[in-house]
Amino acid sequence: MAGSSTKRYPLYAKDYELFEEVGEGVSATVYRARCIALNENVAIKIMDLEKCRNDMETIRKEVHIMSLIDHPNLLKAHCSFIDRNSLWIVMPYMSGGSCFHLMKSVYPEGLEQPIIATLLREVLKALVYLHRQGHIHRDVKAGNILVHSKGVVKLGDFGVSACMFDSGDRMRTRNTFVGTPCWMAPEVMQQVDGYDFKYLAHGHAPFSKYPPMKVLLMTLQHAPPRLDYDRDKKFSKSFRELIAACLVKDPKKRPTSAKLLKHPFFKHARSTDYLSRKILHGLSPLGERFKKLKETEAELFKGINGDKEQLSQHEYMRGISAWNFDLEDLRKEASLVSKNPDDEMCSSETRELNGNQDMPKRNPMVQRSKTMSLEMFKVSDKASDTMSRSNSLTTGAILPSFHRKFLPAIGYQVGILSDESNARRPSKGAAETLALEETDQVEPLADTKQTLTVEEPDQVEPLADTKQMGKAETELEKPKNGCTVSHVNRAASEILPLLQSLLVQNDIQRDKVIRLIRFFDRTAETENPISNTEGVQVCMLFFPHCGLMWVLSMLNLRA
Ligand SMILES: Nc1ncnc2c1ncn2[C@@H]1O[C@H](COP(=O)(O)OP(=O)(O)OP(=O)(O)O)[C@@H](O)[C@H]1O
Repeated sequence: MAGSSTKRYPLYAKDYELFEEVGEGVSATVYRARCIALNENVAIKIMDLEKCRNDMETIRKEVHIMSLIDHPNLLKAHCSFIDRNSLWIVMPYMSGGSCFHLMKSVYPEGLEQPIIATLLREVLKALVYLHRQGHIHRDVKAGNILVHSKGVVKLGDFGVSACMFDSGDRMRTRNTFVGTPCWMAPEVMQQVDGYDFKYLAHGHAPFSKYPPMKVLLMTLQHAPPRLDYDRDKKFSKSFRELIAACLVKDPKKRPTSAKLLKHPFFKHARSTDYLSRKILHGLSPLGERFKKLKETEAELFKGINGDKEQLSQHEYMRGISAWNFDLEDLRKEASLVSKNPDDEMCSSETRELNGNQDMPKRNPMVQRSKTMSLEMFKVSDKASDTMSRSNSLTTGAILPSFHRKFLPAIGYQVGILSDESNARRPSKGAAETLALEETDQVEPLADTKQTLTVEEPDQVEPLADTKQMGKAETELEKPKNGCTVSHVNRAASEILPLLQSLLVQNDIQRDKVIRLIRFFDRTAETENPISNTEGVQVCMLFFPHCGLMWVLSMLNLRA
């Protein structure tokens, strides 16, 4: 990548002196550093490419965007290069740190209105520019809003941004479920499942106390939050109005970034000097603040050790973007029931699932089904209605198959686990309907439940009495290649929710799930491929949603 200005930044690690750590994300660590040749303070984001969860294309895109953008409120990379297994991205050093860190370490009670207005005006300017260039950021949050000691505000982290005008393969990116769940707009979450603003947290992201999947599922059922608590009285009418406008659920009714900039609330905004005087003056160096924060966090979370749910919550509370799920992968996962798995691969993959030595002894996937609150997976009829309606509004024909297949699979599992009588009475539910609909398309899949149970006898919650289920399903069964619809449905109703919970616990199990998904994926053709028009439609939804992200960040700021 070429240098970002007339200055030429060297492209070798030896030309930089690395100092203390000043930030940490999911995929990278950020250091204060000095460019020796230019005698200039810089920040260097170092990504270990071997450990990095993002694929090369995502990383390449981040670097590419960081090199192309040219706006005072966007964090442009000076240069980037590979050093052994790591990617180094050299960028301006934002000595104030991120707003997230500022709030966590110095302003736990939140920031004053003129400061919020000033910060957000700067972020909006960046978004307006990005949108005009055809980009959508998709992860606007306090952790990605960086402040320089002089009060300059820059939006950073383009790891999950997308281009609004991509086509072909890259179009998929726009349908990728990326970002940080707490800051996501409903329509972004709806691509996968539900979303709900029950209440807004103050001083942390909405729902940050919940496990990520809960955040996703606590969706759609409630009216958008407002600033109408007693404690919010200190905020002006214009601020409340702005919040209300940004939190409208229908993205089409939400103002664009450009329109928001004209909102009367921004009369409260001041100069960036003001920011520097009011919030940065007298602060200890960023590295010190960061170190302290890390120590506090370590203290807070020292008991959680291997618990995946708590770990992911930990990531969550640290405000990092822990999830990068691919909608397309999930859709394919959901459509496995209806496709034609290859017998051989099927059994080998099932063997892998059950017998692979890599499989952790205490399989969290299995444990999870036992310990997870059922409420987490409950999606009320009303909610799923709303979801379907919203989906047809927002994503057109992209999602029906997902909802038809995936949500019912979850519902089926809930029924089985939550109600003993239900477990023995196969409901006239979605799984059956599905079986009826897709009888002639289904190919065999091994009885994974049985083998899972064998592997984890003391941990596995029996998912259902399959004999009973089988009885009622007999009429639906149409043997084909030695297997039946009910086999597949049973396997699917067990595997899909488990896969989903695995995904939620991310990281460690993620690779395994992806392997499974790929296997099923390989055996299935894609249904309803995303058309250009739909892609653009989805993409356009992200445009106003940046406004929402922005307001959520703002709520976090003031909390
Ligand atoms: N140029 C910079 N100057 C000072 N601090 C920075 C700079 N860039 C990033 N940071 C700090 O490092 C943190 C992590 O950086 P970044 O968000 O780019 O990493 P990431 O792995 O993409 O994280 P995530 O995916 O969680 O957003 C930021 O939240 C911020 O606090």
